[in-house]
Amino acid sequence: MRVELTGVTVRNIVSDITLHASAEVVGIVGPNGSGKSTTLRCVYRALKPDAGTVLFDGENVHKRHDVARHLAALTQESQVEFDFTVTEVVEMGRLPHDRDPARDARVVSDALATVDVSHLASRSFLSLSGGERQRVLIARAIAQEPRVLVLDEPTNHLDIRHQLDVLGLARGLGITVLTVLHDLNLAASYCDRLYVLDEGRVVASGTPAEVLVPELIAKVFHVTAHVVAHPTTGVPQLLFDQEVTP
Ligand SMILES: Nc1ncnc2c1ncn2[C@@H]1O[C@H](COP(=O)(O)OP(=O)(O)OP(=O)(O)O)[C@@H](O)[C@H]1O
Repeated sequence: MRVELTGVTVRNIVSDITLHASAEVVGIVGPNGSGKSTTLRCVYRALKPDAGTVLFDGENVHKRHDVARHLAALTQESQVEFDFTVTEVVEMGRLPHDRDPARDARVVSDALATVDVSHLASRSFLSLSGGERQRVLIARAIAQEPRVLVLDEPTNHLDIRHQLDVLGLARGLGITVLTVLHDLNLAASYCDRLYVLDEGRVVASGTPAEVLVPELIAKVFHVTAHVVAHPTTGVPQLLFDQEVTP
């Protein structure tokens, strides 16, 4: 499914955001407060832009009735407030679909296994660690079998192995993934294309190799970076000097 934002503006928080993603992993990176989450909120309809449009396959996201079935979001607001079991939380991912108990059970069980939380299936969600909760919420998103997956810092709380697992998994789904990432090296490794936000505007976009260059990193993040090729994959990776540039 193609996601297209054109001229999206929300108060004085983000201005004229134009970006698109289609069956690829697209990363949104930028400093704290640059408008990344606000941009994603317009995609998963938690916010309606003051100006501009968000289209799913060419249709306004606020006018489509099937968005809940097609879009899964793991967001800063993704919370489970009541004491559900892990299985119950993941089963919620099936709610937008017509009920099919046998298939639903299989999809839920597969989703639990995929993010390595099958052993927690009967545990109370609220008793889990931060990383375990994050993986269960990712399982819920996968169980929804979405065509668009929106992720706001999906690697939050995850140890390195699970960070790599989750991003590899998102990539392997072959659907449109729009993800905010703070770790620029993970963004370079797992995203097909990146948009860089600064002060509410898109200041660069392109492949990681095109975007993650020392000049841009210095301008946007105020740090000095050196680009090296990953020894086995050749993907650009950044090494940072300890001093912060003015
Ligand atoms: N409802 C709101 N009312 C007022 N200001 C807001 C609101 N929502 C966000 N902001 C402000 O807009 C700016 C952008 O916020 P946003 O959460 O989109 O940034 P972000 O790039 O995701 O940041 P971070 O990397 O810190 O998560 C911030 O300065 C934030 O304080």
